[in-house]
Amino acid sequence: MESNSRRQLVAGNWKMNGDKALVDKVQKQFAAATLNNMDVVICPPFPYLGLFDGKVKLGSQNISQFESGAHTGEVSVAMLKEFNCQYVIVGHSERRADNNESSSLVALKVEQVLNAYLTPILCVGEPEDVRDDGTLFDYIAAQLDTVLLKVGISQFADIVLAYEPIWAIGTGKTASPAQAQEVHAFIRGHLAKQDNNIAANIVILYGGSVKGNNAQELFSQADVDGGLIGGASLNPEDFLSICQAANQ
Ligand SMILES: O=C[C@H](O)COP(=O)(O)O
Repeated sequence: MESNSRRQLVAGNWKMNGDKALVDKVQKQFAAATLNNMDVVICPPFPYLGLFDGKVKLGSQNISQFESGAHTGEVSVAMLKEFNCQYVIVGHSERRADNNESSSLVALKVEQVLNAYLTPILCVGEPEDVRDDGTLFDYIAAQLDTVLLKVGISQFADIVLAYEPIWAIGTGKTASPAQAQEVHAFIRGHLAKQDNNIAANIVILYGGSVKGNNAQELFSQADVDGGLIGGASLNPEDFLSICQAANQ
C-alpha cells in the first residue's frame, strides 16, 4: 500500500440523546483539552447544532437527499453549512433500519453532501447473521459499490468511511481489534482496485461499543484511523479519553 497522510479522527454520534447541558459540558471539556494530533467531531441532534461556539468541529447525523423544497421534516446541506457543520453521517445502520434507507438512497445523500463540499461519514457494516454465514465481505462490498457507482472513486478522496458491525453497536460487544482490522483492510483493498492513492489515504473509522478502555488497541490497528462513538460520546470524560487514545 502507498504511503499516506491519514490523521486520526474521532466523531461522537449523540443519536437522539443529549440536552443543552451536555452541549455546555462538552464545550468546556474540549476548550481545555490539547489534542494536536487528531480531529474531534461532535454530531448532536439538529436542534443543538446552533449552540456550539466553534471550538469543536460539527457534524450532523443525517441529511435530506433533496436540495430544498416541499419535503416536510427534512434538513438540507445548505442549512447545515449555515451552522458551520463540516461533516454529515450518512447511511448509519439505525437510519437504514428505522427509516428503510437503501444503499441507493444513501448514495444520493452522499452525492448531496459532496456537492455542498461537506464531508460525508459513510457508514457500512454487517448484521450478525451475515457475519455468521460468511458473506460479510460481499455485503460490505455491495454497500460500497452502490456509492462508488453513483459518485465515482475520485470523490472518495473527500469521504470518511465508518465500519460499524451492527452486532457491536450499543451492545457492549466490541469487534476485536483483529476483526476490525480485517474488515478495514478489506475496505481499503476494495477501493485500491480502483485507485491505490485514494485507498491509502481514506480515513476509515471503527464504530461499535468503543470505550476509553478499548480505544487505544482498536485505533492502533494499521487500517483503523479513529472511531465513530455512540454511547461513550454522551459522557464528556469518557469521550475525551477516547480522543486522547487517538491523539497518541
Ligand atoms: O454511531 C455510533 C455507533 O453506532 C456506535 O454506537 P455505540 O458506541 O453506542 O456502540
